[in-house]
Amino acid sequence: MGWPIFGETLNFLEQGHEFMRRQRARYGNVFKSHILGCPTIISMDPGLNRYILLNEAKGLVPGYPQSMLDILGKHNIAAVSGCTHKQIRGSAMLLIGPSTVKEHLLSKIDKYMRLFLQNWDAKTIDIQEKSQQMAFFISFKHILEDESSNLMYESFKENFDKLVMGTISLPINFPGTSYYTGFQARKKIIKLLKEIAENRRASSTIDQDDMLNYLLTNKDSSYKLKDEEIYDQIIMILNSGYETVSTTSMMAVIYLHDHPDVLEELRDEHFIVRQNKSNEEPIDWNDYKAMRFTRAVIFETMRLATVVNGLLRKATKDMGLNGFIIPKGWKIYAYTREINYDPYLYPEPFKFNPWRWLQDKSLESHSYFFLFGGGSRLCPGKELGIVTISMFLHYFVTKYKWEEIGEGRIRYFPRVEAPKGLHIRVMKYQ
Ligand code: HEM
Repeated sequence: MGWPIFGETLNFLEQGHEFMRRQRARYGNVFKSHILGCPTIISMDPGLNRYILLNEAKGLVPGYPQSMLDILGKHNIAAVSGCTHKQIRGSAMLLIGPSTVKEHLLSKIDKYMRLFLQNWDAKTIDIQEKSQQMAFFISFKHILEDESSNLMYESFKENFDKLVMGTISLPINFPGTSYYTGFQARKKIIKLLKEIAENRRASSTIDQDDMLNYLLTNKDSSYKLKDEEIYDQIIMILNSGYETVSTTSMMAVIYLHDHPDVLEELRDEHFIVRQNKSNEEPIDWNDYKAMRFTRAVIFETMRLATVVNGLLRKATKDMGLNGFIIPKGWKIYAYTREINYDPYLYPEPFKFNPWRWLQDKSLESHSYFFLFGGGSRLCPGKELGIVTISMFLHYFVTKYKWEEIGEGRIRYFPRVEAPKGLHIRVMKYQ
């Protein structure tokens, strides 16, 4: 369990996956540690991880850090369980689920993705920064489509960046700490949302077709939310699709650059989709469904880069797992990363090979497919995320070619990022 208070946190953060592998070699697939301030059971056992994700009802609720829960709000989906979770998740499914993506969101993503990717020709950009801006811009347009004056947008973005930093900080509420700054940013975002909601109600401009209005009017919804639940739901939408979508987009650009054969096949797929369309014509649902290779590229990127390392749970009572008793209150880290490199599931696991997803259709549905979690917490934004990244790739590869400038090093733990950014030179694709 390491040192008093600090436990093994330093080894965990510094050595990352190596720390996990070393502990597994010593103690087996399931072992205990003390990380990030909590006694924690770490499971690298795929069967047990599946059991953990599928059995929230037995007392295995989400166990995300206190700073994250405080800053994302007490009505945030990760902070609630049981009936309240069903209510918040039901509302989320109506906002971001596959049928809403098909009926409403795809056309907006198309419109704003084109706008976002305009005028990149002959520029050197940091693709990490750009993909983060892209993920935020698209979510923002879903939530507040017509409110997006530059000032309003900048203010949201600035506060949202601080909020995100706060969610991954130690919960020390003192001016100057990331937690304090993140919490203040949350307050500012709520204040802005309140003002907009009040203005819309007062001027009865409640007919705008965006998520805030949908929530304010409870249109056709059996999941009616109170105002403070609405604000937390909006913060959830901004936050949940941010890092996952932006990191996958950035990593896809890197892998495509390093694998010209994959890029060529991807481009072919997108030019076929555009074949009978004018430049202005948007992508529709059938076009998206035809992007089978693109979907494979996205899954292969998520697998190889392991955008999500694992999922945190907490035992709400003493419980038996694999012959051990897990004391009430302990965290459980279902470390799902290793399954991505299992040679039985993915032959030559360290090779970037999107074709594997087309050759073996069952890869998307096997029992240990955890890229989007599992059980009652399976990602409700899965299709939205894939559509967003597909549209980004569509306009990026059909409009541009690019080359990397310098060596942007990627760090894979505790999150996938390029600490100094990742610079590319973008040119028009003729
Ligand atoms: C494409 C990239 C994405 C990946 C890899 C991803 C991955 C995941 C994973 C692994 C979980 C499970 C968390 C857990 O069990 O503790 C999850 C949950 C969730 N995701 Fe995603 N996600 C993605 C995109 C999105 C988007 C775009 C949204 C919405 C805007 C979203 C909204 C959510 C929500 C609300 C939950 C919590 C569900 C619940 O607790 O019931 N995700 N996601």
